Amino acid sequence: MSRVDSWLVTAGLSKYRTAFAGMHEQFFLELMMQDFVKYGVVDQGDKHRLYKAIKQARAVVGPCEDAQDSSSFSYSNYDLQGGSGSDLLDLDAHDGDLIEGPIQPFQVSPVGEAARAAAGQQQGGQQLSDSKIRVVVRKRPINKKEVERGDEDVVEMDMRNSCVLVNETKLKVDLTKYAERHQFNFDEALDEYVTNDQVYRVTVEPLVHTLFHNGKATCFAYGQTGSGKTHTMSPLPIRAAADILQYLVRPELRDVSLFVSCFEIYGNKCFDLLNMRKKLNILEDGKKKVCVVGLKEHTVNDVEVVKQLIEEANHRRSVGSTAANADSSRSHSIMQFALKRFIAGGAHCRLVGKLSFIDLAGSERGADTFDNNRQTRLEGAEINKSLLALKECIRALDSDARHVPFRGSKLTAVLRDSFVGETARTVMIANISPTATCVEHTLNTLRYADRVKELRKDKAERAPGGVTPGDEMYHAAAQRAAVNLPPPNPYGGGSSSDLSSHDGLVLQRPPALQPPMQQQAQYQQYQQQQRSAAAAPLPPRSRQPGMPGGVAGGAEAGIMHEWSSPEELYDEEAEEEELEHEHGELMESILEDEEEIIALHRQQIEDAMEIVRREMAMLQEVDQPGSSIDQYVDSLEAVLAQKLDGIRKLQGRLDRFKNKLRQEDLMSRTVQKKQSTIQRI
Ligand SMILES: Nc1ncnc2c1ncn2[C@@H]1O[C@H](COP(=O)(O)OP(=O)(O)OP(=O)(O)O)[C@@H](O)[C@H]1O
Repeated sequence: MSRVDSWLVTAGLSKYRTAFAGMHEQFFLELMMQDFVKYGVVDQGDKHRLYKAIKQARAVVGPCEDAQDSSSFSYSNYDLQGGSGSDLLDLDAHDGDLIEGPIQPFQVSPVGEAARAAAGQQQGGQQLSDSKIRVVVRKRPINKKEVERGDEDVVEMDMRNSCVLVNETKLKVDLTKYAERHQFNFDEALDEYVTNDQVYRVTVEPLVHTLFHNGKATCFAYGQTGSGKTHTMSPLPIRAAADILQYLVRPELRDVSLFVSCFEIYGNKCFDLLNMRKKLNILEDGKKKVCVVGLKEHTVNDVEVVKQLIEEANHRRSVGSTAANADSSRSHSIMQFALKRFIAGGAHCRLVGKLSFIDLAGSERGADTFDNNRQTRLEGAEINKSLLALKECIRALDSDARHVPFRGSKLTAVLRDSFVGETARTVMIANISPTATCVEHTLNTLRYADRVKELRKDKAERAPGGVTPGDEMYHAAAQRAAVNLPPPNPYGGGSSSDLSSHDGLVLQRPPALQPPMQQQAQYQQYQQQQRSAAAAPLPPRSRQPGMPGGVAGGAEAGIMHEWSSPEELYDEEAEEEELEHEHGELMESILEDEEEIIALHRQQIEDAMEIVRREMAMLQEVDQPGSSIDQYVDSLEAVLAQKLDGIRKLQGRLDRFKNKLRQEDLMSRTVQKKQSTIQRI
């Protein structure tokens, strides 16, 4: 009996001995899960048994003799589990920190410190308690086009107090304009003059330290399309790699190497951005850990290589976008740094630290759920689902909740490994655009970021830059002040078009910051206005400028509105809300069914292949002299019945799915109609 035979027998997989007959044991040991089907192993239980058998056999046999470079690490490295997940790469199995000293808590940034120093406020590198999450907001500069079309900069970043102020233009009942001011507090508010280097220092630099403490860290950029996510994220891995490689020069770390991988999640599919967009499978192993199967990892010894890999990944992302008739903002891109220590004389390696950089899909895409095109609607629903799941997971983690809903989406499922554990740290960068046109998306981004930090352990403890939790201005929901005039430029420099242009972007830091804004006075003014407004008749439902029936469009075009009663409006809105809710649930079940039906189809093909193999054997048998024709007839009948059964099952599932799609089509059109009726009211 060959060794392959005996491994199969021990694993209770004797029935596959013929399929693997004659296979060289080294080849057997290098098999990947996706190869199993080629050998007729289609049953999920058998797949797991085989996977385990190969793993155990590897432990006994050791590595391949020619394992030298990263590509030939195959089985000790990534083939079966990719960068995420299996127990071969189990961080929790690691025996200790790579460097000495306690894990560094997040620090108040040098950027914020400088601003506070300029304002004569207290300094001192205070720590942000033991929170595992840090929320940083970055505003991108207004660009030349926006300035040319007269779009206003409505976002003020108060770096000293780590707060963001958004001036939303609204209309009063008498159609005069006023600016509603929204204020949000975060760990850092970075204005348009902050460089990528400074962003690195307040976000990823502390995470690099975490990495060397058996840690897992994640940095992700959230925001609307064009708000600067890629601009912010692209340089971060380069800087991080430079720092990591400097650590790795230490003699005690000479058996540790840095591996880089990058993949994209588009809808519910996954593609390797550093391996010709090879489609990757996301599977659960026997321990219910999610694995990105077949993800290629690259060993990195030089920062230049990281630069090239980032370029390649960005290029692959955009190439894929064209092919799929989508754009980069419809996918999530995930770059992972894995620190691995070589053990057993360099024969195997074990994951000892992981740092993930995530450039999320444009947040506004999640709202494309009532689009005319079904594909866009489904993508929108998937993006919406993943962004909500991400927020829920982060909040659950930081509040040490027992249940973290990782299974809520593909994105969170593959990130599970990076988020769990005492040493996990996360930085969220919320990117925002400066202009009035984008104000709605900007507010959505800030609200999302606010929710992420809301349940954080240290929320009640922190008092950034003199704003204390007791202050009326502390919580965003309570922080609205209204003024009649357009807001003053916080830098006192007149309108934004006064600023000079550089490379299409208006970038020139004003000489000095103005004194703190008169928030309290504005808030009192706002309260006064609210009191007067309460006595006034009900205002029309506010619309985006330019929308049909919109206040701005309607008023400017001189259109008279026919006012509906508040009850009528309320009924319409309640009905619309109900429908949207139902539609959301239906979308959810369509997304689940889609995966199920594809899996069923795949299974059906695998079964069909198995049947063909059996039929071939039957034909061979029946051709033998003295074969039993009765046995042949019985077998053929059984085979045909199995084929029919498989087809019927798939057809039935397909019919139910088509019904749901039709229902969804109808429902999204009804919601669209309802929305336009409400707009007309
Ligand atoms: N802080 C900044 N300084 C200078 N330019 C910036 C900054 N942020 C963004 N930009 C520029 O704004 C444009 C849009 O940025 P970017 O492509 O990073 O947006 P995005 O959020 O990644 O968009 P998408 O989701 O569509 O991929 C780019 O030309 C980028 O160079």
